[in-house]
Amino acid sequence: MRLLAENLVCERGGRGVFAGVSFTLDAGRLLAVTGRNGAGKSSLLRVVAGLVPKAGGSLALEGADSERGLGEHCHYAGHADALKASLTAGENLAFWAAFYGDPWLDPDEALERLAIAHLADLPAAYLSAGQKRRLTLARLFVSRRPLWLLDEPTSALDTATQALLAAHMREHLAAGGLILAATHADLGLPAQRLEIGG
Ligand SMILES: Nc1ncnc2c1ncn2[C@@H]1O[C@H](COP(=O)(O)OP(=O)(O)OP(=O)(O)O)[C@@H](O)[C@H]1O
Repeated sequence: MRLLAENLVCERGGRGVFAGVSFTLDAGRLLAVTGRNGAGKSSLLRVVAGLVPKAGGSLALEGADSERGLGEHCHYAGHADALKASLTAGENLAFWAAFYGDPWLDPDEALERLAIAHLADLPAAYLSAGQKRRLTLARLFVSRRPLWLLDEPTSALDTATQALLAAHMREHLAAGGLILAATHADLGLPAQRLEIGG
């Protein structure tokens, strides 16, 4: 599988964010998107996920199921933790498992991957910032999707959990997955780099 982006253009609110962004991401590789605040890193991930329409250029996931759109091959973990505050951690994951389809691990096992199985019955509203981030990342494991789009995935994570995430990312890549990550930090594994906004 290979993600090809050619001359992507992004506009938001009628203003140009970036233009002429091209890259190739092969299976088993991590592409770290860097750039100053406001350069358009999050916007790029949202364009790939199909959450923001591209204003120009092309995007293709070669080798993917052609019956499905690009967004259906992605896990998108954005800046904001997409959690329902009144649902427990386990219920949040059960929601996402039903939403995504293609079930993989059950919610308890997914929580275990981020070392928060003990929080399964706690409403998301009661979780700390880092625990919420871990719960957001646990979503990656309730459904198998080849392309992970991670926006500042290590934000709010303690050092041990950053290492845990790096191990999971390494495993995903070794299994032929692809990762596009917007980050200001070193993710702890080899990466291609794409700087936006020079
Ligand atoms: N919904 C929106 N409507 C209009 N403009 C937006 C919207 N969201 C983002 N922008 C603008 O798009 C530009 C790129 O924002 P984006 O969040 O992609 O940058 P970023 O590189 O991820 O920044 P940071 O490092 O601060 O997270 C910014 O100028 C921002 O103000």
